[in-house]
Amino acid sequence: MPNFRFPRAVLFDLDGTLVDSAPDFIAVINRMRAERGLAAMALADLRPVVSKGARAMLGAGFSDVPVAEREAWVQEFLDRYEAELGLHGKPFEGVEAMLAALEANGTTWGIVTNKPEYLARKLMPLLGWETRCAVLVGGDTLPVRKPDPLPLQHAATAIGVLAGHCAYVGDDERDIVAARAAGMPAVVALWGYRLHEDDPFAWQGDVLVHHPSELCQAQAWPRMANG
Ligand SMILES: O=C(O)COP(=O)(O)O
Ligand SMILES: [Mg+2]
Repeated sequence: MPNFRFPRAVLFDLDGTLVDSAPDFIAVINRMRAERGLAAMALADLRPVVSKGARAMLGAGFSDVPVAEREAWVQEFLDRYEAELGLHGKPFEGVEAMLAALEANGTTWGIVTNKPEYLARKLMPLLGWETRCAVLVGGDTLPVRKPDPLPLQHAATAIGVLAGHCAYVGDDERDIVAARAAGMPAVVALWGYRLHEDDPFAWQGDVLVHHPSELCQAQAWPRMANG
């Protein structure tokens, strides 16, 4: 009878894994579209690229605008998102119960996102997570971001856990690439955002989960290195 245990620590991606932030982002894109005389875009058309960051979202929202011109809109997009932060987007259904299960089992948890750190930090008190999240690494905390493994390794070091004792949960291929390169067991969050052509079964994650509630069970987590 295998002895299932919760990991000692878990790091999470933010957008598309813990938080359904697409409703905040569609509000921003559609305000920018309206100001430029364009009709509203459907949430379903933005959702697949939300985990790919601001530039990808601007690309989806303004595909006819040259990349160089869109680049000048990145800060405006982030400023407007900051104003919209958490107004529409919420944790995915089941996330709060999953975090509570981790905490009840003594698992430390934190966040490694590619979102700028100041925006991710601002979201924490809005979600009531500011004292519960043990470490937060953003896309600009270090000189490199996911899929580079360094942000994940940096977060594990900050909470005093070896990479092999820490799982990483993410919804995008670069999350799984980063976890594998960091030596962390990788969990694919299938409830998140991805392109229609993406095949998460080909990402070589250790475990694929359809709903956060599955992660309330110790046996759903990858088998961890001893420790
Ligand atoms: O804002 C981004 O670049 C995506 O954020 P994520 O890494 O939390 O999915
Ligand atoms: Mg994501």
